[in-house]
Amino acid sequence: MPTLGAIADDFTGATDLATMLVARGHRTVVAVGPDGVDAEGAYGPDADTDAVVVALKSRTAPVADAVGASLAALRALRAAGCRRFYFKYCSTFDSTPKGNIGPVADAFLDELGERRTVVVPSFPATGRTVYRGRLFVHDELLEESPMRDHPLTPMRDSRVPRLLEPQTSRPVALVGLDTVRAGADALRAALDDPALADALVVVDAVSDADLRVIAAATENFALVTGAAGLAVGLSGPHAGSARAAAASRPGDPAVVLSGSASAATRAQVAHGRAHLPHRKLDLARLREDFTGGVADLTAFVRAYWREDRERPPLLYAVGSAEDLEQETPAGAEPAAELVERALAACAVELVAAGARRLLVAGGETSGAVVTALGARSLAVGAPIAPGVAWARTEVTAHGRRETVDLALKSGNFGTAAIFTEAWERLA
Ligand SMILES: Nc1ncnc2c1ncn2[C@@H]1O[C@H](COP(=O)(O)OP(=O)(O)O)[C@@H](O)[C@H]1O
Ligand SMILES: O=C(O)[C@@H](O)C(=O)COP(=O)(O)O
Repeated sequence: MPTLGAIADDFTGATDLATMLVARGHRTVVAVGPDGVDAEGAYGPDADTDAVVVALKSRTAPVADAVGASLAALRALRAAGCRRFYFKYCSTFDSTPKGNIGPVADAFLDELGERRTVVVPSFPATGRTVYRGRLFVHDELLEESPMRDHPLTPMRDSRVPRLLEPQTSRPVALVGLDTVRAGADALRAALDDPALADALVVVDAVSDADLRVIAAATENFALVTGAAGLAVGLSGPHAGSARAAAASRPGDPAVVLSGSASAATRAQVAHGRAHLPHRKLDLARLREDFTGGVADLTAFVRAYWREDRERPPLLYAVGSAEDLEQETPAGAEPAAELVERALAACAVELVAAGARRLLVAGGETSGAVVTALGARSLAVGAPIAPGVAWARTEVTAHGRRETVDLALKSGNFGTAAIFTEAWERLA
């Protein structure tokens, strides 16, 4: 029976946290939405699941929708037996001044009858650290990083308490690195200060050792919040044996679907273009004849599979920053929706045609693909990179159930060679 329940505000964020939990010895399932929790009635006392992470698409949803979906997920996790909870948001604290991180944290505390929790976006393995409340992305302050120009959640301030204050009715406090470095007892005492009794407490952390101290000091908290980094301090009962087995075999048809526009993914697409058969999505063609445009793309992939199973074809939306459509032509479907719909349709057609290994790049894109494939849950397996892992997944394509291996890659994660190297981890 699972005891740890997590709620993630996007799909790649859910597999990011699940990857970390598996590495720490939790057999982990990602549930697609609240309805995916225990969808098969499989979490009985003998079930081989230690942790469940619910994947939501709530990061940029209206506040009331995000709170509603998050509470539904929390209730489903409680009903499935979970007793401790982890609210996972982005390591770059992606949110607008209206939310949704503060409102969801507040709602969870109220629902659980708890008074305070910690706020820990730090994830040193991917270069995210928090010092004196300022969030860094590698060597840059958040506000000077590429996140400054994110289309949906432009991050123009690096001070986590100041980002959080407009999102919550609770006091926001900061506990600095000196206290964390003084150890778990000192941090526990600081968190027990009556002045912080009802607060959302941002805690500095610049290393995994700091995160382990925070995890130890909060082991009795019913709720913690943060990016995936904090899970480095949460040990599960199955160290070394928590990974789900792969569903596919080497040589099974494979494909990369990239809808992400982020800088890291553009470097991965450039590497993929040098080493893999590739096709860029033609937005004009898709707008003119969506079905025909998708058929062109899938025919390209299938023709390639007939010749060569070594190198998975790459279908991608953005090769360079100039590819991003700035203005939607009058009366046309916006590019973002069109790309998500097209890659999701390609995924369905390609699974029906035999694809058993799919690597998807981009959070929104991953949400669209997983939803179109009708997946209810993902059993997390071999890691690929910090925050990215393979997951065995039952999907439906044209009415037929198939089991595939799926990797959902956050736009910002992974090395330049991830599209060519990820497959070795599945073997
Ligand atoms: N050429 C394009 N013009 C405009 N938007 C695009 C284009 N290509 C992709 N997109 C959209 O950009 C968004 C990228 O977001 P996402 O998939 O979450 O990736 P990331 O993880 O990098 O943020 C998606 O909604 C995708 O459909
Ligand atoms: O915490 C993180 O950085 C990631 O897990 C994450 O949430 C990334 O979001 P996308 O870049 O939108 O995939």
